[in-house]
Amino acid sequence: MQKTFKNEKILFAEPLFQCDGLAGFTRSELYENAIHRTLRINQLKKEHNWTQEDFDIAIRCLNYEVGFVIHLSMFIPAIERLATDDQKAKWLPLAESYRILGTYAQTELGHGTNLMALETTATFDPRTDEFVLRTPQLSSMKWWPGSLGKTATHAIVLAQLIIGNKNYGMNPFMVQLRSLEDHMPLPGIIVGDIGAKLGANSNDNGFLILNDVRIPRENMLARNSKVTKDGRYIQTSTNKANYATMVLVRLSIIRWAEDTIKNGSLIAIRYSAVRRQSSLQAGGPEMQVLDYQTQQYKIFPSLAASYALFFTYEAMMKEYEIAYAQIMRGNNQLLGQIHGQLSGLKAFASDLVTYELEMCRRSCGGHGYLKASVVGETLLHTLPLVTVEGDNTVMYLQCARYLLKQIAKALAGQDVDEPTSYLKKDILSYTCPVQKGEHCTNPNYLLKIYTQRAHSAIASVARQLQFDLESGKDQSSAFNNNLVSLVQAAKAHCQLCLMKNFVESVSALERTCSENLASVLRQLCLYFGLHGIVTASGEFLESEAIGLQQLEWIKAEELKSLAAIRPNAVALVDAFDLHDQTVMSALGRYDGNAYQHLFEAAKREPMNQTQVPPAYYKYLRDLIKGQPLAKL
Ligand SMILES: CCCCCCCCCCCCCCCCCCC/C=C/C(=O)SCCNC(=O)CCNC(=O)[C@H](O)C(C)(C)COP(=O)(O)OP(=O)(O)OC[C@H]1O[C@@H](n2cnc3c(N)ncnc32)[C@H](O)[C@@H]1OP(=O)(O)O
Ligand SMILES: Cc1cc2nc3c(=O)[nH]c(=O)nc-3n(C[C@H](O)[C@H](O)[C@H](O)COP(=O)(O)OP(=O)(O)OC[C@H]3O[C@@H](n4cnc5c(N)ncnc54)[C@H](O)[C@@H]3O)c2cc1C
Repeated sequence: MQKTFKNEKILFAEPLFQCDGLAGFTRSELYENAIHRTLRINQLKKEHNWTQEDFDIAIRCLNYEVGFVIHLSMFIPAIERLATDDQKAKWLPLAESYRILGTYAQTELGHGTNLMALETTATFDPRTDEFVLRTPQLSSMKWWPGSLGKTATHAIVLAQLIIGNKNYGMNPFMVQLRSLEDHMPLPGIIVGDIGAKLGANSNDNGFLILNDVRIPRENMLARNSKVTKDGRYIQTSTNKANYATMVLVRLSIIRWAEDTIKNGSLIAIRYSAVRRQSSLQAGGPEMQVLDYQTQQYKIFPSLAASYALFFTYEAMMKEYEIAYAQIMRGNNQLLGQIHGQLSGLKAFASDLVTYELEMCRRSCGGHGYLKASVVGETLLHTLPLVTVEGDNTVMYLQCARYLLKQIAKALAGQDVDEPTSYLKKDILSYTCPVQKGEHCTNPNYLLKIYTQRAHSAIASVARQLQFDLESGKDQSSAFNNNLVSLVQAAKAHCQLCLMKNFVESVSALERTCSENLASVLRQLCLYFGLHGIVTASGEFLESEAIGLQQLEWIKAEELKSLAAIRPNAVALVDAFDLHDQTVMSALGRYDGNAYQHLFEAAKREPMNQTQVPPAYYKYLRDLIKGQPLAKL
């Protein structure tokens, strides 16, 4: 599942990467530890001639608990995508050698989603051939960018370009924030950390106020548009190309989601295999909780999601690379498709894993509430994914907007993109594919059900929008009246994509892997499909892709699938090939000694380093001895 990291032994031989001790770290300690780790991984990369992929896998092995995440995942990719060749030649070597440390400063205190309303301005001054950057009011200050608080020496600042009295929209500008001599903020720059978060506290997300900061004209990243010395704005590509960095990170978030749900399902399944509690026969031996049907019902969805997201990431990475190669050659034909697909899938993947991670945590009982179980920490660390790189609702709506355009093309007899080719079918020509119970044991039949449900959801909201418009509603009212259905249609399309990628990937693997493995993967794929229908049965019934009889068969088959997966559940998470130090959980260790590791973790608890707590001498001693307490 995860390309086995041949360098694991090297990485985890160093105490710096042994994660047991992170509990109890202060924010400053977490921050320093994260920086130390990334720079040490960089040294290991040089010492052992690791590839960039090895470097990325090392960071994933550490669950992204490293420094410079935005520098690596946004600042550098943004230069690659938004800068001219000359600008790349200047800035990339500095960024790649960490001579400058960057962030991607787009979101403001007052706006994150609505990029058109960003308030930061970059006003061209032809007298000095400079841009003057300004955050005009409190709500304009940049707020959230990672590494902005204490680390970044430079930021790619997204600002409204003003020439004369005209606003040319959001454009990217390279702005130096701190001195490269003493790291002090430069004149006009007010910068700092925005404070503690629910998780990911090693990251110094920051704020930035720009008070008439002047930068040379050449600091506008000018691949897609530029300003001439005499103040003319020349657009060389669609201004949406300036959004390209976000598309890449949305793809990376799908992989981040895959990595975290693998951790969660591994912990839950391994712990459920060793935890014995109660029994179904009076006086009988206590059962492995993994044998309870309800426990399987709680945690096998995370197992199936791990594989579904793995296959979807692989498929989307190929789709992205094709689109990106064309875009970098100036051909934006696939820009809309890749944006629509990745907006929706980033949202669906992050929604899916945050839900299933909580189910994994709950399945561990009381111990799931301990930091040492790590499932809760993983959830806290994953929660931002439903917001970063675009709030999920907004991302679903972008996907829905793409789907509406595609179905309009289909209905007009025009070509549509491959991911939406199913929309070419006549919506009235669908017949329920599952005519007998045994059809529910074939993922290909289920795929037809998902296809019909997605097509029905998109066609239905398109019709409703058309009806509202023809009834006299203006565009924005018609849209706002149908946002819930638009999100539902986008989710239906995304769930179809996951199922399609799962079915096609298993089908491709069958041609090369053993029948035993093929059978296990087919079973998991089948379960993923069955469970998805059961959990959204209302929508599937509404689409007429299934009736009550089919739903009855599907529910029965889903429960049978649980029992079929049970014998291979532990092997399926072992197949993730995750090092104990990656999983970090006392409940999910490969040796299965959960209780011993829990106790070891408790003994490392800082409070246990002394037998008698300081509070005893301040408060408890007099209390226990019945002596009057001094005034508190
Ligand atoms: C990457 C690997 C590196 C490896 C290095 C080592 C490893 C390092 C660490 C591991 C990597 C981890 C990776 C994950 C890191 C995650 C960190 C995240 C930190 C967070 C960062 C951020 O949050 S950055 C800020 C993100 N902000 C947003 O996403 C804002 C959301 N809002 C918008 O995008 C837009 O406002 C909008 C899309 C909602 C609206 O756009 P607009 O206002 O322009 O109006 P329209 O809706 O009318 O759109 C017009 C038109 O444009 C098209 N369009 C919109 N967006 C895009 C796009 N992104 N791309 C292409 N086209 C786009 C839209 O479809 C419309 O087209 P029409 O043809 O007109 O219909
Ligand atoms: C951990 C973390 C790291 C981040 N790192 C960075 C970074 O490095 N660089 C950066 O620039 N930004 C960063 N961000 C900011 C992030 O990109 C924004 O928070 C995100 O884009 C959401 O925007 P918002 O916060 O303005 O939410 P809002 O858009 O204000 O969302 C509030 C509510 O309004 C709803 N809503 C908003 N618009 C619409 C609409 N059109 N239709 C329907 N509903 C709508 C949303 O669904 C949501 O429920 C980070 C955020 C977090 C949490």
